[in-house]
Amino acid sequence: MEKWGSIYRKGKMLVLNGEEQILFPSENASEVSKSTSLDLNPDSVDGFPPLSTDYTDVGVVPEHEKNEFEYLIFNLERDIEELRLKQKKLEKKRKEALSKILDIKGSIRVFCRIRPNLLAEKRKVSEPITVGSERIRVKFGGTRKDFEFDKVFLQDASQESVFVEVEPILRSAMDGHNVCVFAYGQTGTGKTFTMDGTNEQPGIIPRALEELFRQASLDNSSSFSFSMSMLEVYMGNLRDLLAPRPSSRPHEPVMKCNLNIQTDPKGLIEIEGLSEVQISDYAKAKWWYNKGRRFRSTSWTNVNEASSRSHCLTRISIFRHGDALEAKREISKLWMVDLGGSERLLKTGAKGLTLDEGRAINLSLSALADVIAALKRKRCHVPYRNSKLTQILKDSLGDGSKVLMLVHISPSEEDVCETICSLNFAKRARAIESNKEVPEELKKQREKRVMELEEDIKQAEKQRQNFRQQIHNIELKLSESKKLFSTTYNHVESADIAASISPKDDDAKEVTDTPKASNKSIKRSFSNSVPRFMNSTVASRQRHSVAEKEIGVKLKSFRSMVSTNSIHFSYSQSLSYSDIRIKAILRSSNGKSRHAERVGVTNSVIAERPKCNDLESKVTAPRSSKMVTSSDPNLRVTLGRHRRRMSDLV
Ligand SMILES: Nc1ncnc2c1ncn2[C@@H]1O[C@H](COP(=O)(O)OP(=O)(O)OP(=O)(O)O)[C@@H](O)[C@H]1O
Repeated sequence: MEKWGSIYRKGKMLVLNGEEQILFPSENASEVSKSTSLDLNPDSVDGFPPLSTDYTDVGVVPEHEKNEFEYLIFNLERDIEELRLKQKKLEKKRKEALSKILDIKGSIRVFCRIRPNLLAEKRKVSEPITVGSERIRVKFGGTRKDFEFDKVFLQDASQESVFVEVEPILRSAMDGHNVCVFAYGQTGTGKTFTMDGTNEQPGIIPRALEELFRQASLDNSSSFSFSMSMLEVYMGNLRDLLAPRPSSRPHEPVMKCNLNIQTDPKGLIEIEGLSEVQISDYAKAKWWYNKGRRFRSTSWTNVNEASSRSHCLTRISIFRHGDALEAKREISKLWMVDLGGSERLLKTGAKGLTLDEGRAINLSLSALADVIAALKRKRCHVPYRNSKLTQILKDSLGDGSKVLMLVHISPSEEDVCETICSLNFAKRARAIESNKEVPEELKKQREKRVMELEEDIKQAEKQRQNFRQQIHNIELKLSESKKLFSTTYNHVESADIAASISPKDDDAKEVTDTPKASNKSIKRSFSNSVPRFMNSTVASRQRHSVAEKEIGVKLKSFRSMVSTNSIHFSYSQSLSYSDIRIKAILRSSNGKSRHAERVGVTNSVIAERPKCNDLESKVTAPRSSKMVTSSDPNLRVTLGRHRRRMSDLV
């Protein structure tokens, strides 16, 4: 079977033009899907049916005019579409699995992080806290109190290990859920360290920004864009941390406190006048984030040298653009909040303004605790309006949202009262009494289910990756085919015309003198009424047979090159078309020249030509009569000249 201009299936490979191969989309899919409880097998009925193109049956694509190419291009485009649909199904399954995990784990999750001992604390031996992986026991005044968490990070926990636990909730934000990540705790327990971190040990926010862009780059079923806003809630007012500053005082904070919190008819919250910057990549995001951070309100207290005196909120708006079929724009919000430190005002030594700041922080923290508790108990009334903080977060704390609270505590004996306060806050948010434990059996079942779902997610992602690669391969093939299509038609036809009218190359002209004008004029020009001097002479016939011999030799070597696969017959290595005469004789070979048939030419030159087999007729590029009237102005000019010449002769 000749392969040029053909497409057929060989095992799981798609063979194009004899040598090009595309991985068939079901490749590896069954291996991937076997172990998963999600039905991911692309050949299954419930999962994904095989591609609709049955290349086995196609065999050699019917050869008529451009259809070979058009058929191929059509099939490639359709296959890309099908793979995209399959990707979407997988994406949906992945989302569902993640959502189930978050449901099992709870839409409000609470972690606890214990700060390492500071230098001054290292001398003191007595520590009131004993820790398990999900449990903390605090000894206080002869009593013991136990608290349970979704996860406890010990003093030596790295920033990375904390972020690993935060990552799934970011994924959830990319999937369209509104998400809040809070750092809560007593002043000086490491909230800012966890959220911001340092240059050497970046915290959740810089890592999250990086991760969002990473995940967006991996997802080719939809495209993402992000914007960022930063504000702080200071003494009950909102301050825009990214507000443009006058060039004369670029480092001074701008007090833009007149920001209004608006609720639209759909219940979505918008903050009027808040700066929102587009962030196109991680570097830009980091730049804006550092800029906003600089303008936070901090001051010295007895407890912390640079104590945050406000709640600092970083909002990333995530815009998800579907493909052309599903062009809607989904928006979700990711809030990352470094809460002001809860504090015993006496202990911090706060006076005047600092005292007021501390009071304001405590009030709004208490309002936040009330809201979370009401949500947890599914109360009809949720007291969002009690503070600016909860008003802003209203649409990101309710139904469908995910909340992650990282409660920070100090390991020190001196802070034990604050530690218990913070842990009580966490308990309230988590709404699980430590003494009313979940039965061990149920716990195990949940863990097992979570593990299964995590495996499903992993498999779905693996398979999506596989599809992504296949789409990429087919897209390359498609673009090659399109180029080949356009190169072939433009090149062949223009070369054809050029060859046929070239006054210098008599031999070539004689062979390829297939008129491009209308049938009428052609018939006239080749009728018996042509002047005698147009008939071939003995000399011209001799010249012609020499030329044919030459072309025959070239054709033979061309055939052998094709059959030995030494030619990569792609648009970039189109050897055959580089020789106009070879192309021409192939085209008009076997006495089946379509032009000849079409125009009814009884040209003796054509009749004398050596016969070519099917291969040659396939190698012949598909043509279109349209090409004669090329849109290329140069061609039109030469064609016009050619017509004039012919008419002159008649
Ligand atoms: N896990 C940690 N590892 C190393 N150092 C830490 C850690 N947590 C906190 N610190 C250090 O403890 C000090 C206080 O931390 P940080 O400023 O983050 O506390 P905070 O809770 O944000 O305080 P405030 O509420 O007053 O702003 C900082 O010097 C910080 O570097």
